[in-house]
Formats: sequence, structure tokens, C-alpha cells
Amino acid sequence: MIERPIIALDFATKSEIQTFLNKFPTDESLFVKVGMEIFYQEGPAIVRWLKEKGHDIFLDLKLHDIPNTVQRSMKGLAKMGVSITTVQAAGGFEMMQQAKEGLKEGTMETKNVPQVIAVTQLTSTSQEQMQKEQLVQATLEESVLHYAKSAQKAGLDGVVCSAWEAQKIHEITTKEFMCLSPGIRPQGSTTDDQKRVVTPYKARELGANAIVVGRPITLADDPYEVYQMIKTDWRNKNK
Ligand SMILES: O=c1ccn([C@@H]2O[C@H](COP(=O)(O)O)[C@@H](O)[C@H]2O)c(=O)[nH]1
Repeated sequence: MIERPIIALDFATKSEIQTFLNKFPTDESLFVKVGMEIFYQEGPAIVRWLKEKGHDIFLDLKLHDIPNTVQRSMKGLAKMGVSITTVQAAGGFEMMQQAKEGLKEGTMETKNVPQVIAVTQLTSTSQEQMQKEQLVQATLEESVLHYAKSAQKAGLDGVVCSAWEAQKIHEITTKEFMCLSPGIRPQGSTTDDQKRVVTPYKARELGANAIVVGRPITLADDPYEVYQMIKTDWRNKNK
């Protein structure tokens, strides 16, 4: 269980992140998500900088390519010392296996292998969209469960899914298999482009092992206050 909500640092520049982090106490160790937006601007240096500040890193680059390319990319990525990283489950079973292999090879000396989890169906996808646009005949839940089972068989540590799917995923995998859930919105917040949204409190009840929260915190007038409120709700201590 990851007790701290993971904050999605969806910013375009390091200086924007610095301004944002200045609103938190300097000794507060955060779990942050580095995604494509900032990584494509700043590269691995942003990961090093955040780590030096004492934060844990979820590097969410959602790798999706042929197995050999993903294996070699993961080998390099492993050296960055991140805690969790991602691939797209749609890349296939062999690709997922090779992602894990690459991470193991890249950390041969340190033995500090990052966890790798597979994105199932994005939380911005509805069942209707999935069936129409991906020509998938199954229900959204069936698709997510299928990817979760495949990710587990491939040796991955978990999946990215909506908290709505977490309980069933645990039933077909294990309680420890990580269900990391974005699409988190406090009661009454706007949903933005997210389709499968859950409150922090409900996400915990439904069996999520970790939550990722971006805009409700990053766009707040007082991000630290909202972060604390979400953390309390997530830990189910306010009811
Ligand atoms: O299915 C997915 C996979 C990843 N994400 C990422 O999580 C955050 C959510 O940000 P919000 O502002 O809280 O909506 C964002 O970085 C996405 O890239 C996701 O939302 N859904």
C-alpha cells in the first residue's frame, strides 16, 4: 500500500515544478509522478533533481513498442533509480516480459529493481469509446481484467486501472498485485477528461493500492491543503 497520494507533476518546465513544490513544507517527502510532458522537456535530469530533493518517483512513460526495443529502453531507464514505471498492456505479453527483463538487467549491480506496472484501459476511456474506437467486443471490465491477468503472468508488479476495477483484479491475481489508480477526484470536483472517476476514500474501499492525483492538487489555490485533505480521505481517517 502506498499511503501517500502520488502527485502527477504535469507541468511543462522545471521552474513551474519548483514554484509548485515551494508551496509544500521543505521537509515533506512526496511521491511524485513524472510523466511524458515534463520528461520530454527536461529528460532524466528532472528525475535526478526530484530524487535529490528527497522525493520518490513514479516514472510514467507508458512504453509501447516491440519487445526488443522495450527491453533495451527499460535497461537504461532502470539506472535512474525510480520506484515504479509503466508499459502499455496492449503492447503484448512478450513485451511486458521483456520490460521486466530489461529492468532486472539494468539493475544487476544494485538489485534495486523498479516495479513495473501495465496500463490497462486509460481512465479517460469509457466502455462506449473502447468498443467503438478499439473495436473491442468485450466489456471494459473484461478488457481490464484480461490485461491484468496477462500482466501478472508476464511477471509484472501490477496495473494502472480505475479503482472501480481493483477489487475484481485482486480476486483474479493476488491482494499484493498493485492496482494503481488515477482518475481520482474529491467529492464535487470537475472530472476534466477523466471518465472513470472515484473519490480518494472510495478508491481505498474498492481496493486500490495507490492513487495518482494531478489537477485537483496542481491547479488548487492551496495545493498543500488539498494534498493533506486528499491524503486524509485516502487513508480513510475522516469518516
Ligand atoms: O489510465 C491512466 C493512466 C495514467 N493517468 C495519468 O494520471 C494523471 C492523472 O491526472 P489528473 O489531473 O488527476 O486527471 C495524469 O498524469 C495522467 O497521465 C491517467 O489519468 N489515467
